Amino acid sequence: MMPAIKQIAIIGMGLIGGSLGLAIKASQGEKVEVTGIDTNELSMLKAKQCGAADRITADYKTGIKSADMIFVCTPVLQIATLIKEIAPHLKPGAILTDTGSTKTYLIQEITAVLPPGVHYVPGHPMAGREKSGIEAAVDTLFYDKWYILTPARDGDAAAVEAVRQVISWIGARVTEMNAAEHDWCTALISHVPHIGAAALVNLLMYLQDQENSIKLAGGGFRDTTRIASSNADMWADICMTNAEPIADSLDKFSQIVSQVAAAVRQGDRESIHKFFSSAKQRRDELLLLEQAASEQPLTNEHL
Ligand SMILES: NC(=O)c1ccc[n+]([C@@H]2O[C@H](COP(=O)([O-])OP(=O)(O)OC[C@H]3O[C@@H](n4cnc5c(N)ncnc54)[C@H](O)[C@@H]3O)[C@@H](O)[C@H]2O)c1
Ligand SMILES: O=C(O)C(=O)C[C@]1(C(=O)O)C=C[C@@H](O)C=C1
Repeated sequence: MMPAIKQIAIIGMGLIGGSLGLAIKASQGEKVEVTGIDTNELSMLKAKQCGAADRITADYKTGIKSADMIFVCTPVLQIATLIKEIAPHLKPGAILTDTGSTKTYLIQEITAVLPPGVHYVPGHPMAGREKSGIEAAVDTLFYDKWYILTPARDGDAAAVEAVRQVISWIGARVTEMNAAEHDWCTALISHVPHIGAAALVNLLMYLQDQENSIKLAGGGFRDTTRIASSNADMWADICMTNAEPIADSLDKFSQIVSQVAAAVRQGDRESIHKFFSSAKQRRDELLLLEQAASEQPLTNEHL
Protein backbone atom coordinates (compact mmCIF):
# COMPACT_ATOMS: atom_id res chain seq x y z
CA MET A 1 0.00 0.00 0.00
CA MET A 2 1.24 3.49 -0.84
CA PRO A 3 2.45 5.28 2.32
CA ALA A 4 0.84 8.61 3.24
CA ILE A 5 3.21 11.53 2.67
CA LYS A 6 2.64 14.17 5.33
CA GLN A 7 6.18 15.40 6.01
CA ILE A 8 8.71 16.19 3.30
CA ALA A 9 12.30 17.28 3.83
CA ILE A 10 14.16 19.07 1.04
CA ILE A 11 17.94 19.22 1.31
CA GLY A 12 19.37 21.98 -0.89
CA MET A 13 16.95 24.92 -1.07
CA GLY A 14 18.27 26.34 -4.37
CA LEU A 15 16.55 26.62 -7.75
CA ILE A 16 15.27 23.02 -7.82
CA GLY A 17 14.71 22.42 -4.08
CA GLY A 18 13.10 25.86 -3.65
CA SER A 19 10.82 25.38 -6.68
CA LEU A 20 9.86 21.95 -5.39
CA GLY A 21 8.95 23.40 -1.97
CA LEU A 22 6.94 26.22 -3.55
CA ALA A 23 5.07 23.83 -5.86
CA ILE A 24 4.29 21.31 -3.09
CA LYS A 25 3.01 24.04 -0.78
CA ALA A 26 0.97 25.65 -3.60
CA SER A 27 -0.71 22.31 -4.27
CA GLN A 28 -1.01 20.80 -0.79
CA GLY A 29 -1.05 23.78 1.61
CA GLU A 30 -1.28 22.69 5.25
CA LYS A 31 -1.80 19.02 4.31
CA VAL A 32 1.94 18.55 3.88
CA GLU A 33 4.70 20.00 6.04
CA VAL A 34 7.91 20.93 4.21
CA THR A 35 11.23 21.25 6.04
CA GLY A 36 13.99 23.06 4.15
CA ILE A 37 17.61 22.12 4.90
CA ASP A 38 20.63 23.98 3.50
CA THR A 39 24.16 24.91 4.49
CA ASN A 40 23.57 28.48 3.33
CA GLU A 41 21.70 30.47 6.00
CA LEU A 42 20.56 33.18 3.63
CA SER A 43 19.05 30.61 1.25
CA MET A 44 17.15 29.07 4.15
CA LEU A 45 15.82 32.42 5.33
CA LYS A 46 14.69 33.27 1.81
CA ALA A 47 13.10 29.83 1.46
CA LYS A 48 11.05 30.44 4.60
CA GLN A 49 10.17 34.00 3.56
CA CYS A 50 8.92 33.01 0.12
CA GLY A 51 6.93 30.05 1.49
CA ALA A 52 9.04 27.25 -0.03
CA ALA A 53 9.32 25.65 3.43
CA ASP A 54 7.25 25.68 6.63
CA ARG A 55 10.36 25.37 8.75
CA ILE A 56 14.07 25.53 8.09
CA THR A 57 17.14 24.07 9.71
CA ALA A 58 20.82 23.64 8.99
CA ASP A 59 20.83 20.50 11.10
CA TYR A 60 19.94 17.66 8.73
CA LYS A 61 19.49 15.15 11.58
CA THR A 62 16.62 17.22 13.03
CA GLY A 63 15.31 18.05 9.57
CA ILE A 64 15.01 14.50 8.28
CA LYS A 65 14.15 12.74 11.54
CA SER A 66 10.42 12.43 10.95
CA ALA A 67 10.33 12.94 7.17
CA ASP A 68 8.25 10.47 5.13
CA MET A 69 10.03 11.58 1.95
CA ILE A 70 13.39 13.31 1.49
CA PHE A 71 14.35 15.14 -1.71
CA VAL A 72 18.09 15.75 -2.06
CA CYS A 73 18.56 18.72 -4.39
CA THR A 74 22.24 19.73 -4.05
CA PRO A 75 24.87 19.50 -6.83
CA VAL A 76 25.52 15.84 -7.79
CA LEU A 77 28.81 15.23 -5.93
CA GLN A 78 27.27 16.74 -2.78
CA ILE A 79 24.25 14.42 -3.11
CA ALA A 80 26.46 11.32 -2.81
CA THR A 81 28.47 12.72 0.12
CA LEU A 82 25.41 13.96 1.94
CA ILE A 83 23.43 10.75 1.63
CA LYS A 84 26.34 8.83 3.17
CA GLU A 85 26.03 11.17 6.18
CA ILE A 86 22.25 11.17 6.51
CA ALA A 87 21.61 7.47 5.74
CA PRO A 88 21.89 6.23 9.37
CA HIS A 89 19.45 8.93 10.54
CA LEU A 90 16.59 8.21 8.14
CA LYS A 91 13.48 6.77 9.74
CA PRO A 92 12.50 3.19 8.79
CA GLY A 93 10.16 3.22 5.80
CA ALA A 94 11.41 6.68 4.66
CA ILE A 95 11.51 7.30 0.91
CA LEU A 96 14.68 8.93 -0.35
CA THR A 97 14.82 10.58 -3.75
CA ASP A 98 17.13 13.05 -5.49
CA THR A 99 17.00 15.47 -8.42
CA GLY A 100 20.59 14.96 -9.63
CA SER A 101 21.18 15.30 -13.38
CA THR A 102 23.16 12.02 -13.62
CA LYS A 103 21.92 8.69 -12.35
CA THR A 104 24.28 5.66 -12.70
CA TYR A 105 26.95 7.22 -10.49
CA LEU A 106 24.44 8.27 -7.81
CA ILE A 107 22.68 4.90 -7.74
CA GLN A 108 26.02 3.12 -7.23
CA GLU A 109 27.06 5.47 -4.43
CA ILE A 110 23.69 5.57 -2.69
CA THR A 111 22.64 1.91 -2.80
CA ALA A 112 25.96 1.02 -1.16
CA VAL A 113 25.06 3.01 1.97
CA LEU A 114 21.28 2.69 2.15
CA PRO A 115 20.04 1.25 5.47
CA PRO A 116 17.52 -1.60 5.28
CA GLY A 117 13.91 -0.37 5.24
CA VAL A 118 14.74 2.92 3.49
CA HIS A 119 13.59 3.08 -0.15
CA TYR A 120 15.57 4.97 -2.78
CA VAL A 121 13.80 6.23 -5.90
CA PRO A 122 16.27 8.09 -8.16
CA GLY A 123 14.75 11.04 -10.00
CA HIS A 124 15.58 13.85 -12.40
CA PRO A 125 13.23 16.69 -13.36
CA MET A 126 13.82 17.79 -16.95
CA ALA A 127 13.07 21.36 -16.01
CA GLY A 128 15.37 24.12 -14.95
CA ARG A 129 16.77 27.53 -15.69
CA GLU A 130 20.14 29.08 -16.35
CA LYS A 131 19.83 30.86 -12.99
CA SER A 132 20.52 29.11 -9.72
CA GLY A 133 19.70 29.66 -6.06
CA ILE A 134 16.45 30.17 -4.14
CA GLU A 135 16.04 33.64 -5.73
CA ALA A 136 15.37 31.92 -9.07
CA ALA A 137 12.85 29.40 -7.66
CA VAL A 138 9.26 29.47 -8.98
CA ASP A 139 6.28 27.26 -8.17
CA THR A 140 5.55 26.63 -11.88
CA LEU A 141 9.03 25.33 -12.81
CA PHE A 142 7.96 21.70 -13.22
CA TYR A 143 4.50 22.29 -14.66
CA ASP A 144 3.95 20.19 -17.81
CA LYS A 145 7.64 19.17 -17.84
CA TRP A 146 9.01 15.62 -17.87
CA TYR A 147 10.24 14.16 -14.59
CA ILE A 148 12.36 11.03 -15.09
CA LEU A 149 12.46 8.22 -12.52
CA THR A 150 15.06 5.44 -12.75
CA PRO A 151 13.92 2.98 -10.07
CA ALA A 152 15.62 -0.39 -9.57
CA ARG A 153 13.68 -3.27 -11.12
CA ASP A 154 13.42 -4.97 -7.74
CA GLY A 155 12.72 -1.67 -5.94
CA ASP A 156 9.71 -1.00 -3.72
CA ALA A 157 6.69 -0.35 -6.00
CA ALA A 158 4.78 1.54 -3.27
CA ALA A 159 7.72 3.95 -2.81
CA VAL A 160 7.80 4.65 -6.57
CA GLU A 161 4.04 5.25 -6.48
CA ALA A 162 4.47 7.70 -3.57
CA VAL A 163 7.14 9.68 -5.48
CA ARG A 164 4.86 9.68 -8.55
CA GLN A 165 2.11 11.13 -6.38
CA VAL A 166 4.31 14.02 -5.18
CA ILE A 167 5.40 14.66 -8.79
CA SER A 168 1.75 14.90 -9.78
CA TRP A 169 1.29 17.56 -7.06
CA ILE A 170 3.91 19.73 -8.78
CA GLY A 171 2.25 19.25 -12.18
CA ALA A 172 5.04 17.33 -13.94
CA ARG A 173 4.73 14.29 -16.24
CA VAL A 174 6.51 11.15 -15.09
CA THR A 175 8.46 8.77 -17.29
CA GLU A 176 10.57 5.80 -16.17
CA MET A 177 13.75 4.44 -17.76
CA ASN A 178 16.86 2.62 -16.62
CA ALA A 179 19.80 4.64 -15.33
CA ALA A 180 22.21 3.85 -18.19
CA GLU A 181 19.59 4.78 -20.79
CA HIS A 182 18.96 8.01 -18.83
CA ASP A 183 22.65 8.95 -18.78
CA TRP A 184 23.22 8.35 -22.50
CA CYS A 185 20.02 10.15 -23.41
CA THR A 186 20.64 13.21 -21.20
CA ALA A 187 24.26 13.40 -22.43
CA LEU A 188 22.84 14.07 -25.91
CA ILE A 189 19.81 16.20 -25.08
CA SER A 190 21.14 18.19 -22.13
CA HIS A 191 24.79 17.77 -21.17
CA VAL A 192 26.44 18.21 -24.59
CA PRO A 193 24.09 21.10 -25.53
CA HIS A 194 25.28 22.91 -22.36
CA ILE A 195 28.91 22.28 -23.32
CA GLY A 196 28.12 23.41 -26.87
CA ALA A 197 26.53 26.65 -25.65
CA ALA A 198 29.53 27.36 -23.40
CA ALA A 199 31.88 26.59 -26.30
CA LEU A 200 30.03 29.08 -28.54
CA VAL A 201 30.48 31.77 -25.90
CA ASN A 202 34.12 30.86 -25.33
CA LEU A 203 34.63 31.06 -29.11
CA LEU A 204 34.19 34.82 -28.76
CA MET A 205 37.68 35.03 -27.29
CA TYR A 206 38.76 35.07 -30.95
CA LEU A 207 36.88 38.32 -31.57
CA GLN A 208 39.39 41.01 -32.33
CA ASP A 209 37.71 43.88 -30.52
CA GLN A 210 35.70 41.99 -27.91
CA GLU A 211 34.22 44.98 -26.10
CA ASN A 212 32.82 46.61 -29.22
CA SER A 213 31.85 43.47 -31.12
CA ILE A 214 30.01 41.64 -28.36
CA LYS A 215 27.17 44.19 -28.38
CA LEU A 216 26.40 43.10 -31.95
CA ALA A 217 25.31 39.64 -30.79
CA GLY A 218 21.70 39.26 -31.91
CA GLY A 219 18.82 36.82 -31.36
CA GLY A 220 20.64 33.84 -32.87
CA PHE A 221 23.52 34.11 -30.43
CA ARG A 222 21.23 34.71 -27.45
CA ASP A 223 18.93 31.79 -28.36
CA THR A 224 21.79 29.33 -28.71
CA THR A 225 23.72 30.44 -25.62
CA ARG A 226 21.14 31.16 -22.87
CA ILE A 227 22.20 28.05 -20.99
CA ALA A 228 25.87 29.10 -21.03
CA SER A 229 24.91 31.30 -18.05
CA SER A 230 24.29 28.16 -15.94
CA ASN A 231 26.08 27.31 -12.71
CA ALA A 232 29.67 26.07 -13.27
CA ASP A 233 29.70 23.97 -10.06
CA MET A 234 26.63 22.06 -11.12
CA TRP A 235 28.00 21.39 -14.63
CA ALA A 236 31.44 20.36 -13.43
CA ASP A 237 29.75 17.74 -11.20
CA ILE A 238 27.59 16.51 -14.09
CA CYS A 239 30.66 16.07 -16.32
CA MET A 240 32.54 14.25 -13.52
CA THR A 241 29.70 11.77 -13.02
CA ASN A 242 28.65 11.03 -16.61
CA ALA A 243 32.06 10.99 -18.29
CA GLU A 244 31.72 8.24 -20.87
CA PRO A 245 28.35 9.21 -22.39
CA ILE A 246 29.39 12.88 -22.46
CA ALA A 247 32.85 12.29 -23.96
CA ASP A 248 31.45 9.84 -26.53
CA SER A 249 28.68 12.28 -27.54
CA LEU A 250 31.23 15.11 -27.76
CA ASP A 251 33.36 12.99 -30.12
CA LYS A 252 30.32 12.53 -32.36
CA PHE A 253 29.58 16.26 -32.13
CA SER A 254 33.18 17.07 -33.16
CA GLN A 255 32.86 14.69 -36.13
CA ILE A 256 29.72 16.49 -37.31
CA VAL A 257 31.39 19.89 -36.92
CA SER A 258 34.53 18.67 -38.73
CA GLN A 259 32.41 17.41 -41.63
CA VAL A 260 30.72 20.81 -41.96
CA ALA A 261 34.10 22.57 -41.80
CA ALA A 262 35.39 20.32 -44.62
CA ALA A 263 32.27 20.94 -46.72
CA VAL A 264 32.57 24.72 -46.19
CA ARG A 265 36.26 24.66 -47.15
CA GLN A 266 35.53 22.62 -50.26
CA GLY A 267 32.57 24.82 -51.28
CA ASP A 268 30.35 21.70 -51.18
CA ARG A 269 26.97 23.47 -51.16
CA GLU A 270 24.97 20.26 -51.44
CA SER A 271 26.49 18.77 -48.25
CA ILE A 272 26.04 22.05 -46.39
CA HIS A 273 22.41 22.27 -47.52
CA LYS A 274 21.80 18.68 -46.38
CA PHE A 275 23.34 19.47 -42.98
CA PHE A 276 20.91 22.35 -42.39
CA SER A 277 17.84 20.71 -43.94
CA SER A 278 18.18 17.48 -41.96
CA ALA A 279 18.61 19.50 -38.74
CA LYS A 280 15.52 21.57 -39.54
CA GLN A 281 13.48 18.46 -40.30
CA ARG A 282 14.57 16.76 -37.06
CA ARG A 283 13.83 19.84 -34.96
CA ASP A 284 10.40 20.35 -36.58
CA GLU A 285 9.58 16.70 -35.81
CA LEU A 286 10.74 17.22 -32.23
CA LEU A 287 8.44 20.21 -31.81
CA LEU A 288 5.50 18.14 -33.13
CA LEU A 289 6.32 15.37 -30.64
CA GLU A 290 6.50 17.94 -27.83
CA GLN A 291 3.16 19.41 -28.88
CA ALA A 292 1.54 15.94 -29.01
CA ALA A 293 2.85 15.15 -25.51
CA SER A 294 1.59 18.43 -24.06
CA GLU A 295 -1.86 17.78 -25.56
CA GLN A 296 -2.13 14.62 -23.43
CA PRO A 297 -4.01 15.57 -20.26
CA LEU A 298 -1.97 15.75 -17.07
CA THR A 299 -3.04 13.22 -14.48
CA ASN A 300 -4.50 15.50 -11.85
CA GLU A 301 -5.95 12.85 -9.59
CA HIS A 302 -3.55 13.75 -6.78
CA LEU A 303 -3.70 17.56 -7.15
N1 LIG B 1 19.44 23.84 -12.57
C1 LIG B 1 18.81 23.01 -13.37
O1 LIG B 1 18.42 23.41 -14.47
C2 LIG B 1 18.57 21.60 -12.93
C3 LIG B 1 17.53 20.87 -13.52
C4 LIG B 1 17.30 19.55 -13.08
C5 LIG B 1 18.10 18.99 -12.11
N2 LIG B 1 19.11 19.72 -11.56
C6 LIG B 1 19.92 19.08 -10.51
O2 LIG B 1 19.34 19.44 -9.26
C7 LIG B 1 20.36 19.68 -8.29
C8 LIG B 1 20.24 21.10 -7.74
O3 LIG B 1 20.43 22.03 -8.78
P1 LIG B 1 20.04 23.58 -8.56
O4 LIG B 1 20.05 24.20 -9.91
O5 LIG B 1 18.86 23.71 -7.70
O6 LIG B 1 21.31 24.09 -7.74
P2 LIG B 1 21.40 25.43 -6.85
O7 LIG B 1 22.83 25.82 -6.84
O8 LIG B 1 20.39 26.43 -7.26
O9 LIG B 1 21.00 24.91 -5.39
C9 LIG B 1 21.77 24.00 -4.65
C10 LIG B 1 21.52 24.27 -3.18
O10 LIG B 1 22.16 23.24 -2.43
C11 LIG B 1 22.79 23.83 -1.30
N3 LIG B 1 23.84 22.93 -0.85
C12 LIG B 1 25.02 22.64 -1.44
N4 LIG B 1 25.70 21.73 -0.73
C13 LIG B 1 24.92 21.42 0.35
C14 LIG B 1 25.07 20.52 1.45
N5 LIG B 1 26.14 19.77 1.58
N6 LIG B 1 24.07 20.46 2.38
C15 LIG B 1 22.95 21.22 2.24
N7 LIG B 1 22.77 22.09 1.21
C16 LIG B 1 23.74 22.18 0.28
C17 LIG B 1 23.27 25.18 -1.79
O11 LIG B 1 23.48 26.09 -0.72
C18 LIG B 1 22.10 25.60 -2.69
O12 LIG B 1 21.12 26.31 -1.96
C19 LIG B 1 21.68 19.36 -8.98
O13 LIG B 1 22.04 18.04 -8.67
C20 LIG B 1 21.38 19.48 -10.46
O14 LIG B 1 22.21 18.63 -11.23
C21 LIG B 1 19.35 21.01 -11.92
O1 LIG C 1 16.07 25.00 -19.21
C1 LIG C 1 17.20 25.04 -18.77
O2 LIG C 1 17.76 26.09 -18.49
C2 LIG C 1 17.94 23.79 -18.55
O3 LIG C 1 19.06 23.78 -18.87
C3 LIG C 1 17.29 22.65 -17.91
C4 LIG C 1 18.00 21.31 -18.02
C5 LIG C 1 18.12 20.91 -19.51
O4 LIG C 1 17.07 20.80 -20.14
O5 LIG C 1 19.20 20.68 -20.00
C6 LIG C 1 19.33 21.39 -17.40
C7 LIG C 1 19.84 20.40 -16.62
C8 LIG C 1 18.97 19.43 -16.00
O6 LIG C 1 19.56 18.33 -15.51
C9 LIG C 1 17.66 19.32 -16.59
C10 LIG C 1 17.18 20.32 -17.35
